[in-house]
Amino acid sequence: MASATELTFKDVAKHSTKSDLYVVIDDKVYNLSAFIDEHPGGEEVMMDLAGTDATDAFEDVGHSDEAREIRDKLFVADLKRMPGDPKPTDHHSAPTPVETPRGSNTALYAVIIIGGIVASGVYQYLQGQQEKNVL
Ligand code: HEM
Repeated sequence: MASATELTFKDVAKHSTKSDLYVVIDDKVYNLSAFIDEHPGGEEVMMDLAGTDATDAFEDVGHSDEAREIRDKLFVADLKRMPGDPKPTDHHSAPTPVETPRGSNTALYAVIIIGGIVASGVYQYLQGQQEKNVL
């Protein structure tokens, strides 16, 4: 049995009605019942997530600091993840940089530079030939 300050996903799932509405955000459990009628985003979005992990939805909206302060006041308990529960989504770490294929870029620049040198060499050679022909 989970202690008073720790709830499992199974416990949270039991609170999925408008007057008893828990969600999980960042591994913390919040009771949204008192706020649902005032939510600027409407009650439907909250009802859809009742009793589940709302972290992605909450973060995707880009809630303000004020929204986060309201959320913190609705804190009920920490989430206790059990084996088999989905892994937490981490919204705090910097996004993974998109890997650029450096190797192929360098090769491309090399081809352009070498191509340019060869072309200018050929041009100068031809100019020389032309001058010879004129003389
Ligand atoms: C602890 C839970 C939540 C709190 C305290 C909260 C609070 C707020 C607040 C204060 C706003 C006004 C804009 C802002 O200050 O960012 C807002 C907007 C909004 N919220 Fe939430 N929210 C919560 C959860 C959610 C969830 C789970 C969703 C699901 C998608 C959601 C969807 C939205 C949307 C769509 C808006 C934009 C409304 C608009 O600008 O028309 N919110 N929320």
